[in-house]
Amino acid sequence: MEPDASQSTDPLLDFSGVALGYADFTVLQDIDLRVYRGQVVAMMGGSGSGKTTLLRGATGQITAQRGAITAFGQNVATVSSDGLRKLRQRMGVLFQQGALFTDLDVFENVAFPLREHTRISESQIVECVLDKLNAVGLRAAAHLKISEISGGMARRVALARAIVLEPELILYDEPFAGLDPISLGITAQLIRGLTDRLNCASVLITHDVAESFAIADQVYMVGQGRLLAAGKPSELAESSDPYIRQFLDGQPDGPIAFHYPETPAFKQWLGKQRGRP
Ligand SMILES: Nc1ncnc2c1ncn2[C@@H]1O[C@H](COP(=O)(O)OP(=O)(O)OP(=O)(O)O)[C@@H](O)[C@H]1O
Repeated sequence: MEPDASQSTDPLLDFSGVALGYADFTVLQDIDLRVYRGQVVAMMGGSGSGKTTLLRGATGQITAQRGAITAFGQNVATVSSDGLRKLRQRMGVLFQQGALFTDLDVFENVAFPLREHTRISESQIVECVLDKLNAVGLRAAAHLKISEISGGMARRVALARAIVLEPELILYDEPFAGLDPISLGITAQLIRGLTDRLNCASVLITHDVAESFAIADQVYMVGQGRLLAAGKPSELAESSDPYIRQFLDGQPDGPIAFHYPETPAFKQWLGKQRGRP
């Protein structure tokens, strides 16, 4: 899709001047980002940089400490609980451990959200589930038990389940983690293909530079408590910023600290452990 055409409409997800964190701890501040229909957007950053925290902000699991997060034009912090439930129905979230129900077969796992949230007929359920299983290449695995499928297949079943209600926005938490190089490429192309086919938007939280740069329209990079870079993959690839270079080139030495920073809470804990007040 042409990036300019996608941006002529309102964003599906919008963070404006957002700070996010837990209690009085701020993980990220001054976050401005926008996700449009038809786009694949990659949120990248080192371990502990706040990527999952961003995702929790988008789903309204945590509220912004400052600024505003809107999904489908509605502020997730002020919408009613019923409104938030409806917003979440328009989002598909694929968690890293896309926990499947082990007592149900592949078909029933994917059918589950349809049975929970719609009143469509049994024959429509069959067609809809087979269509989504087909999209992830597992139509002929519909009858298998969860114990009979591989880890990579289980992820694809979880993906089929996440898209069965045809969400407008799909949020993926580390979709490439632990995959072999072939599955990695297949998963990346699957995400791109589903985004185009469903004309939805996909947001990926990922460390994987090569795969996400290959399919993303827009990349946001977080670190040091803020947004470090935003742009097309080709723009970021040309950056000479030392943080971005260290991340993209996978260098062990550079501005990204390996050690989690010492906080007052840690020092207090350590003092207690060592028998000091
Ligand atoms: N529920 C929580 N309560 C308090 N602090 C939290 C909570 N969840 C995460 N954090 C802190 O927020 C910071 C960002 O964590 P987050 O999980 O968003 O990072 P991430 O970029 O997704 O990391 P990774 O790539 O390692 O999964 C970390 O310092 C973490 O300790």
